[in-house]
Amino acid sequence: MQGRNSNILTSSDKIESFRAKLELWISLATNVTTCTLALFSGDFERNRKNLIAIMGRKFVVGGNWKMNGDKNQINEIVNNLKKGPLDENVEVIIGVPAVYLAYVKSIVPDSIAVAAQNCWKVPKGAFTGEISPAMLKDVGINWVILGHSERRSIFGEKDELVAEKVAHALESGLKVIACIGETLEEREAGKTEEVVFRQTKALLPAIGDKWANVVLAYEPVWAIGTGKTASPQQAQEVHSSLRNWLSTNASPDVANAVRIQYGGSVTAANCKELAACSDIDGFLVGGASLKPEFVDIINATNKLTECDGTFSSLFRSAGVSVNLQISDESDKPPETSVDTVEASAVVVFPTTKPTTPNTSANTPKIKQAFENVYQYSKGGAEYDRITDAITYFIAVDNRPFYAVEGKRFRHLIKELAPLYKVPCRETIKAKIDKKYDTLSKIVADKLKNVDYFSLTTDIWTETLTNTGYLGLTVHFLQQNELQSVTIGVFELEESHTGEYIGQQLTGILRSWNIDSEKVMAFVADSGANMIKAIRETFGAHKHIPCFAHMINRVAEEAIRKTSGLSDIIEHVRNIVKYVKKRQDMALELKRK
Ligand SMILES: O=C[C@H](O)COP(=O)(O)O
Repeated sequence: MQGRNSNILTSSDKIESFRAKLELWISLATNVTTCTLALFSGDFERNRKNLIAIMGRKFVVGGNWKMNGDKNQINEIVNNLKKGPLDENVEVIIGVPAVYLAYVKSIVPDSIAVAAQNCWKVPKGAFTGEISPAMLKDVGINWVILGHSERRSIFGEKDELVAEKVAHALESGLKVIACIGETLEEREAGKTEEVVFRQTKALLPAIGDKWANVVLAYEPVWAIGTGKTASPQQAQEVHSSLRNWLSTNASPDVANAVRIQYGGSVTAANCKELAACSDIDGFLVGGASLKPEFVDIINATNKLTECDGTFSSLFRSAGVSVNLQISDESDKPPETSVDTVEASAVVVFPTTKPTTPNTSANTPKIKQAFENVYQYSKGGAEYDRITDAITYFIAVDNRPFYAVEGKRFRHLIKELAPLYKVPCRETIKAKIDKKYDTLSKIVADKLKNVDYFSLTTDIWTETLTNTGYLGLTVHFLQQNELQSVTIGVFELEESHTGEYIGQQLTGILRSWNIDSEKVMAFVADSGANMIKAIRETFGAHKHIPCFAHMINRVAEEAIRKTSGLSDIIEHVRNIVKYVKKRQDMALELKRK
């Protein structure tokens, strides 16, 4: 426990996150329609993406036409999209030059959303050349792309202006694709995360609780229009650390639910590999969105199908049993079920037999099947994603580490992800420690800029082992909002004297670089040791007696001073105990 917080979220964090989660799920549920049906259709990769969609992240592909196109070209692009066919599990949004918005809206099918590429930060007024969210809504446009790197670099839009635009667009009922991304210079200087986090941080107050209406687009500037795509690893790395950052700075639910697109030279040739990354939830496509290949990019998550010899049932990680079918036999559904395979073996297809024939059009290539295995092996994107989710479950739900070694837990995971091997408790423990280190650095960074704190502390004894613990929570204002962070839950190794408690409290504050001078008030119980600790270490006037504790004391004192009352209470207790033990009496009482 020393130096590790079992749960850094406070109860107000949890209430807020629950509320946000409800809103997100309600809105996301409306995005998820047919993918439930497709879940068991037999295509592993597609199932995975569909599962993510059901869990709340529907794949979303945007086309940003930029300042391109005339009516002829627009008609061609739209006809091509109409022809498709487009994967109906993917949300499609096309970003159109302002002057053509109404025209495009009038010719595209309703299943394709239309976005503006910019809008101003107020509803109307003397802003020559600008358009407002209200105007966009008026002509039936529900989306806008904001903060694109071309707006930032060519038109000098800074983080603050982008945030103001995002805030006003969301307030006006528009949905926003908010773009972020680093320049080549910034990447080479090792500042990718710093830049991406800074740009996203500026958006947090602007977005507030409207995350359900926001898609983030990570677009490394060096990859835009240059033909240099970020490799799937490079993109996944940024997406995943952005999600971690959001987990701490927005909320874990926002981090899990928000869709993060990748943008930068996406083409039909590279989209599938990018789409296979677990934290890439779609694309924002520039040049290629003007071409017929845009259809293939939209379908990136379900075109794993062309086949020259179909991979049928199973192979094992040690390469023991590989069963290949030639495509002319491929209309037979796979025979194998999880039951036929040993615990360590891997199964490529779900146990449910596909309801449609297993034709060459819906079975993955051999290469793809091997890629699936790599994805689920240590170091693979799927391995990392599932291990992170297990770590999150153990840490936040306060589950014991040995839970990951439980038979039924392993069975559950095997049913959900047959290719994944659950790590041992030591691995999960090490991951939680690592997570703690990362999170505590972020929290320490946040605390550095706070001028005044109030603190709450308490000591309690865990009765099973008779061990005493000291908890310390800091409270502070940030942008006029009250924030609370539990910065320590420490085991007390000596007798709880005022001096010892004082040393522990200053020690914890020191480890977080919090200057005692910044502590304005200290809420704690009125035990003599606690009062001594606070008064002597922080100053006599800083101790504020805990109100709940005071009420408790008042009640205790009143009972003590009222003659005969404690005897009556003791009698009542005994009667209750007696009745509880006698089942017939307890039942009789319940009946009355
Ligand atoms: O908004 C789209 C991006 O700027 C990507 O453009 P690109 O696909 O032409 O590189």
